[in-house]
Amino acid sequence: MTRVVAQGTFDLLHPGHVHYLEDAATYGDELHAIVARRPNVTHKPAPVLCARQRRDMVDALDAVDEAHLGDPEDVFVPIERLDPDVIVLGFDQHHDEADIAAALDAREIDCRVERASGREPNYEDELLSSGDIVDRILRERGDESDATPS
Ligand SMILES: Cc1cc2nc3c(=O)[nH]c(=O)nc-3n(C[C@H](O)[C@H](O)[C@H](O)COP(=O)(O)O)c2cc1C
Ligand SMILES: Nc1ncnc2c1ncn2[C@@H]1O[C@H](COP(=O)(O)OP(=O)(O)OP(=O)(O)O)[C@@H](O)[C@H]1O
Repeated sequence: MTRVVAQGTFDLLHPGHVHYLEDAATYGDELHAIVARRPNVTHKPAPVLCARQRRDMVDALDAVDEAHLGDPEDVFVPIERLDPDVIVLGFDQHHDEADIAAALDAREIDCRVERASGREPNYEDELLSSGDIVDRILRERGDESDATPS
């Protein structure tokens, strides 16, 4: 059995997330997804949904065998527990493959690091970004909070 790990914030699921997880699943027999905790999402606005809801939605996807809440402090704790054969990074994730490989070596975890493919929109207006979905909501519904119901 080849065990694969994917990870991300997975806020407001969209087809880009599904593509990433389906692609990651092709690297082995069993896919585990780790869902980032809010304090560790520092490179973009904090997620809208709580970690447990994000985990439950990822867990419901066919490609995923099991989704896990990430560790709030040490991101290698779930990796040590899961002991994967492959970590598949998202196509645009800021993590450096060599840095992760070095951290795995230091902990004596025998695991290779790969990078998933990206995916373009299949049709005009398909949103493949949680940030874009939030922007759309704010643009199209943002005024409604000002409207006082009569
Ligand atoms: C191998 C690996 C394991 C990770 N494990 C965790 C974790 O246990 N807890 C966590 O909060 N973040 C973890 N992260 C970090 C986040 O998933 C990631 O940095 C990020 O915030 C999600 O970025 P994205 O949604 O923009 O792809 C891990 C990252 C990597 C590369
Ligand atoms: N269009 C896409 N094609 C392939 N993978 C994607 C796509 N969009 C997101 N992903 C992958 O899904 C994983 C989790 O994505 P993340 O939670 O950062 O969502 P996001 O929508 O890219 O976020 P944001 O728009 O807020 O930056 C990342 O590894 C990312 O590479």
